[in-house]
Amino acid sequence: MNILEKIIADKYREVAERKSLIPTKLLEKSIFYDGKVVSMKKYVTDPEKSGIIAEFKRKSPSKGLINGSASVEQVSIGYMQAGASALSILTDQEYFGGSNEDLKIARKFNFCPILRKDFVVDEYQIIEAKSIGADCVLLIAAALESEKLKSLANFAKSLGMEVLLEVHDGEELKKSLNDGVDLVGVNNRNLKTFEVSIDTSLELVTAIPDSFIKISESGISDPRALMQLKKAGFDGFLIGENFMKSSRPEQAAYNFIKEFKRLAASELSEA
Ligand SMILES: O=C(O)c1ccccc1NCC(=O)[C@H](O)[C@H](O)COP(=O)(O)O
Repeated sequence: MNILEKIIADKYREVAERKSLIPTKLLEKSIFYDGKVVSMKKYVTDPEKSGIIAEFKRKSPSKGLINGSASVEQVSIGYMQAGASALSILTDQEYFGGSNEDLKIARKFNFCPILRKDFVVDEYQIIEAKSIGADCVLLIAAALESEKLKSLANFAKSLGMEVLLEVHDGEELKKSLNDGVDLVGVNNRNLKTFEVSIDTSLELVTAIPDSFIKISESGISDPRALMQLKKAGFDGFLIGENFMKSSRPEQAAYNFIKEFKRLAASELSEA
């Protein structure tokens, strides 16, 4: 069993348990449930913004502990002040050290799109995502049959939420694209082997139809790589570890975005 298969098997168990503890009727009573959804599509493509979706991630299966002391309130506010377009908050506890509480805190302190970063296998998790204040959910092609992925995407749409489809290769892209998807993320990390290369994004970008917002995910640690991805056609960039490994993730995001803006301005003046 590879790590993704293990996470998914555990997730089915976790969701069954949560369902028995907290019925959807209760989730629907949350103060966040009827809140207005903030569009990830709109914020990521706003030319005034960086396109960066900054992630709050305490640990990961590939890296172990990344940051055990960061405050979600301080980091999420700092990310947005640094010029991020949106937030990604990991809510998986077991493998990433996140929680629904983390997302609720980020929601309380920020008006921006928030991606619930988790392993969605059931409609229940989409209702739950809405009840904690998320605007967008992730659907991973490698973890879901295409019919199921389509039905989950349509369910998210029916709640007014946006959907980020994550793929790692052309085959996953072909089998999983559907009308319920808003944004397509190419994960530079192979979730089965943990190998990371931005070439994955560069090779796949032209296969994504232009009607979808294009996001490059994982392993982005250099503003020059971001420039390269932007030139290749990506609108958004999901960055976690490179910020979170710092003792001041928000400061790391600030420095990164400042350098990215400097590079972009100098390219413009040379053109
Ligand atoms: O990050 C992992 O080790 C991982 C392992 C198994 C499934 C998913 C995993 N990561 C989730 C992500 O996709 C990343 O958190 C996200 O794209 C940001 O990546 P990075 O900038 O490299 O932290």
